[in-house]
Amino acid sequence: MNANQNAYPKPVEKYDVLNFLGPNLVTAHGDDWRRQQVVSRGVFNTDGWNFLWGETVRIFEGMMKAKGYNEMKSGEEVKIEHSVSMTLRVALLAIGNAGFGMDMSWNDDQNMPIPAGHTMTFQTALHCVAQSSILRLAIPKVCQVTVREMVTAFDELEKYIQSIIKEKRGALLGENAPGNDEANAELKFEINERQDLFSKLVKASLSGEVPLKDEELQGNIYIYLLAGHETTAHSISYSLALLALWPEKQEEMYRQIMQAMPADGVTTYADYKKFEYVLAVYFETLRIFPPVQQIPKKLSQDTVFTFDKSNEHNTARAAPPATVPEQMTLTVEKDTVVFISPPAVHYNPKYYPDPYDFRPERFVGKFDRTTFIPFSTGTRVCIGRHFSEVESVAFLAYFIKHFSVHPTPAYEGETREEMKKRMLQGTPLITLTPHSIPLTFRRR
Ligand code: HEM
Repeated sequence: MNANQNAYPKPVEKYDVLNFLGPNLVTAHGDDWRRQQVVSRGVFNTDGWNFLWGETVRIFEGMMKAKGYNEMKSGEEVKIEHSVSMTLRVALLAIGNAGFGMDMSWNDDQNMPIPAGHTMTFQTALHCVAQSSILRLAIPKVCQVTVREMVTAFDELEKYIQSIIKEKRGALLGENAPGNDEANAELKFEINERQDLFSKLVKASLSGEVPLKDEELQGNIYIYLLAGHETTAHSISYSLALLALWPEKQEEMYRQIMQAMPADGVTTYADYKKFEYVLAVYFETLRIFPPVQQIPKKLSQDTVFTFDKSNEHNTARAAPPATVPEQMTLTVEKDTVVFISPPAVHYNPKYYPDPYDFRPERFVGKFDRTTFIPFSTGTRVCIGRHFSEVESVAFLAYFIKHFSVHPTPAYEGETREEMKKRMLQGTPLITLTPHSIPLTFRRR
């Protein structure tokens, strides 16, 4: 599949439901997709990574000033019931600030003033929409907001997005602040300098060559929230769970973080590559828990699949039948929808020996990228891949620098094997969702 992308197009009709705030990169195909892709590629760039890194560190620092964390002395502990409650907040703030260009911090709460013309703050709307998008996609009982709140949140977010587009575009075109050229120039400068995805999307769409329609701007900024928020939050949570269950890997990670971290603890995206082991931990997490478990593709022609006998000894399965032929073939008709299965590749011992073991070292130095596919592969590969990597590496590096992470036993005497079984459970909803990861953080 890596070699021949045209033979396996994306069945975009399966994603129609994601169009409700406007057409976007996930749902588009053909020339529409190419146009949106050109704009999007310009948006995900190094200036943005710098900004995202800084924002993620700022979010972590905000958390450290928050109740529960602010006065912790070395050796003191804080327990959380489910690490996702923390990591979802991190991911929401990261996409809110580095994605939407807001200025939200850990301590912002529901008491913030609601702007005129709205019935919810931007943060509440973003939070409800992020939480309830799955419900909106017709999978029941997974959000904690009422249906009325959810509908309001979607309307509100749409209103906010529309007014932000108007404001950013107005500033770029010099339409704001009529009669006040100085203020106008300042606003224009500020928007031009902003490195959040939304500002860059508006700017790129105004550049003329490949304009985006308003509804596409709206659809794309929403899709960043939906595609990038939960996937990353769940993955950071699984990373913390794995580090808690494999303390020797956590110690190695801590050692390497301290080596990479400048003495004053101040880092920028320029330091990203120094945190190679942190990225390796994140990649190994994505190998074990790929958030998207099945990636649909369509066959553009009748296709013969060949299965190699060397796949027979998957340790997850019962012993293979004694008479497996050297090669088996299967002919599948044109237009059939088939699925790329990241878990099937990631758990194949041919590519990853002892696939159930957590070994970040697999991703230190050179590794085979064709068998590492949490972000898919080919032309429709995830455009937000590096966004997720930068956010996760920055957060995990700072978190593990300040805390050691431990499993919270469910009962006295619970063994490591029992904890593994309990903590690493997940359900593949739209993305793989951890059941419950209770953790204890000890201040270093
Ligand atoms: C752990 C984090 C993430 C994982 C595992 C992930 C995984 C994926 C996968 C499997 C696809 C489908 C590709 C295909 O159809 O072949 C995809 C597409 C996409 N992702 Fe991600 N993603 C992540 C984070 C993000 C982030 C942070 C953003 C945006 C800020 C994002 C935006 C997108 C978009 C726009 C597409 C559609 C690309 C296209 O069809 O051209 N993703 N992602």
